[in-house]
Amino acid sequence: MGLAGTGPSLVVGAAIIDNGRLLAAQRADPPELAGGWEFPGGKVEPGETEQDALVRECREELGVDVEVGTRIGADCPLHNGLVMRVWTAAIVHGEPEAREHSALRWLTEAELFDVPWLPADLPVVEAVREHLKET
Ligand SMILES: Nc1nc2c([nH]c(=O)n2[C@H]2C[C@H](O)[C@@H](COP(=O)(O)OP(=O)(O)OP(=O)(O)O)O2)c(=O)[nH]1
Repeated sequence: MGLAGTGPSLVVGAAIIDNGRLLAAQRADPPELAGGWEFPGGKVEPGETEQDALVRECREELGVDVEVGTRIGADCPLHNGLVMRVWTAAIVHGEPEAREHSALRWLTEAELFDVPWLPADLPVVEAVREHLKET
């Protein structure tokens, strides 16, 4: 939770897009979220910008360097007082590997809803679909 007056804590997610496909990652934990698919990312730490947090999380979770693009979709209120904000991102170095997730998948526009996304993510995945159609 954020400190009083600073608003809800922010979770940032990376919509990593490459060659018309979106990278989806399957959560390994906690048990109530395990198996659900998400955008790689995590909580913004004190002193970090959202972009810093995305670059750090993509290194930690996937072992890749990303360049952060633009905001995509609306902020998503999460169950636990957190708010999630997703940004587009492009890999500038490395091949993603599942260091903290159970699995990774590159989804084409037609495959975007083939995985069980965490429920809060669905409106953002829809926004990614619109974005992929335009590219
Ligand atoms: N990273 C990420 N988290 C999501 C998504 N959708 C969604 O509901 N969440 C929730 C799951 C968690 O409750 C929270 C993010 O927590 P996290 O565990 O990824 O964050 P973190 O890496 O900073 O973890 P920690 O240090 O607190 O353990 O947001 C999503 O697409 N990506």
